[in-house]
Amino acid sequence: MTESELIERFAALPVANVGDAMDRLNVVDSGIQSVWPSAGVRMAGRAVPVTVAGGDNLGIHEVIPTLEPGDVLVVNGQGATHRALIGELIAGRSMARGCVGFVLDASVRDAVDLEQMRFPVFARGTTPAGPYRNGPFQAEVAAAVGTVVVNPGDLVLGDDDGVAVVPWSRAAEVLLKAEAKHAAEMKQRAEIGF
Ligand SMILES: O=C([O-])CC(=O)C(=O)O
Ligand SMILES: [Mg+2]
Repeated sequence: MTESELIERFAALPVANVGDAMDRLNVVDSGIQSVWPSAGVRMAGRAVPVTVAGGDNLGIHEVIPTLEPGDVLVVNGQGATHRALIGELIAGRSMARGCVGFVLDASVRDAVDLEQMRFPVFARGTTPAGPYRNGPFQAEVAAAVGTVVVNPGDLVLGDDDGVAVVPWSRAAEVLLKAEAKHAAEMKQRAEIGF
């Protein structure tokens, strides 16, 4: 199985079933949700973690030029929601590099633009208050979001329920378990009659 086949198969599954396949662990805190108010978000890609000071996005600006197609930017913003770390401009720059979404333990802004761009962003909140850009930050090492440790290259999945993280070394095993769980649930649905 190629990496893109594996990611495509994960993207076809509810994130709930992927969480189930990891003993219901490695699911990000429910306070981090899609910032689009309407349904239909789906994100699957490889993590680029960065840890920043609360309310400060210098690290994000430094990491964006290194993003590659299929990457998901994962930001430990210390859970601080008083300032937005990204908005439509940073999202647009990242999209242009092939980045497929953001997960932030922090706030964001320009939510309607993000929805119109159909760019998946999962965050703890929204605020019009912009960020500072002083640092410090830490990149190229693991970062924690919503109590889950995310290593560079881990698989990050998001849908309307929220976000789960699959350690890359376990991806093939978790995929098979999650597909089996999904198939079992589809069978149960048919038995129930919907
Ligand atoms: O001003 C910023 O740094 C964040 C922002 O709104 C954007 O990226 O659009
Ligand atoms: Mg903006």
